[in-house]
Amino acid sequence: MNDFSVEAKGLTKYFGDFKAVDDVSLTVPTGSIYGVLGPNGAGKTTSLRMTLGIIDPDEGTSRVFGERPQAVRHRIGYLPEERGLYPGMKAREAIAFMGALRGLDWSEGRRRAATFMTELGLERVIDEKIRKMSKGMAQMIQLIGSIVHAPDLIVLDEPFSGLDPVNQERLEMLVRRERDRGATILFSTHVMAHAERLCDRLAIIARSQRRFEGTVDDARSLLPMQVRYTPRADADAAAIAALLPAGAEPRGDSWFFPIEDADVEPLLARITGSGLGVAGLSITRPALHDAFVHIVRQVDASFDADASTDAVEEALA
Ligand SMILES: Nc1ncnc2c1ncn2[C@@H]1O[C@H](COP(=O)(O)OP(=O)(O)OP(=O)(O)O)[C@@H](O)[C@H]1O
Repeated sequence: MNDFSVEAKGLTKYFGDFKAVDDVSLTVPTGSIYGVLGPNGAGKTTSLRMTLGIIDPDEGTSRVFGERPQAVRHRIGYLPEERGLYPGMKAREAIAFMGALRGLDWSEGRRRAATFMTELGLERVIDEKIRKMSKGMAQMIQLIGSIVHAPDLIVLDEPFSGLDPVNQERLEMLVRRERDRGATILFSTHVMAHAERLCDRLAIIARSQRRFEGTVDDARSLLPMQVRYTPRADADAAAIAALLPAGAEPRGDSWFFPIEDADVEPLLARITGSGLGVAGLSITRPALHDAFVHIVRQVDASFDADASTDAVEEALA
């Protein structure tokens, strides 16, 4: 068995003169949930489409299960960014139809559709026509349709967008369930909370390039932990400031500052020995959201710096 279901290397795509994707590689371990994160327009959809062989890269290659993606289409389930089902079809038929397009027997598709929908608590709309459904509900039906043939690789482009919190939770459950069945899941999102809960690994794409690859914890470790320390109410402010690192900010009755991992224990010892007391203390890793914003801002800043250098050079020319 191949350890990696997806091995896309050096994917590059131009639209006219614009390099929408620049040397992006995605290596997705078999049986994992893998997130492709990035701001709007970063190049996520284009990268996924090249990975699946839907559009050709200008440079780079993609292998799915060690083969050209077109050769293993029947083993892939794909929810594209553009949504759409036949409005006249009932939910159960729409799901069976999508399964049939991937070679699943129609009656088996109808049976699985009912099972999926019942398990997800959607049984009341099994025989409802798509045109009568809300957009979010139709999206859930399309999602089920894209995995009803039990694919080995599931690729979902922004699957959470447009879903209410209940359906978002259903989708998270579905993704975990499919992974537990043995499928590999690759999805794009800019909603960090889902990625944080679901992903075994993730890539962050910003301004056309991959800027990070690793686990959620790897990403969170890019930033120092954050301390919130509340001394005893009668503690002397000057003594507190002398105890804490420069840059510690007082807000209300607490002090806030970042701390490197190696400095945590010395800080605890200093606080204990200070006699300033502890009315509250928390030391927490920043969330994935913070790491994402940090990475994207750094990339944006380097672009802005380049742009201003260009402007100066142009002005001097
Ligand atoms: N067919 C196309 N022709 C021209 N430009 C395109 C085309 N498809 C995408 N682009 C541009 O390429 C860039 C990357 O688009 P892409 O859809 O891959 O980004 P994304 O990260 O998926 O964004 P979003 O989160 O907004 O869906 C964008 O600037 C987009 O406008």
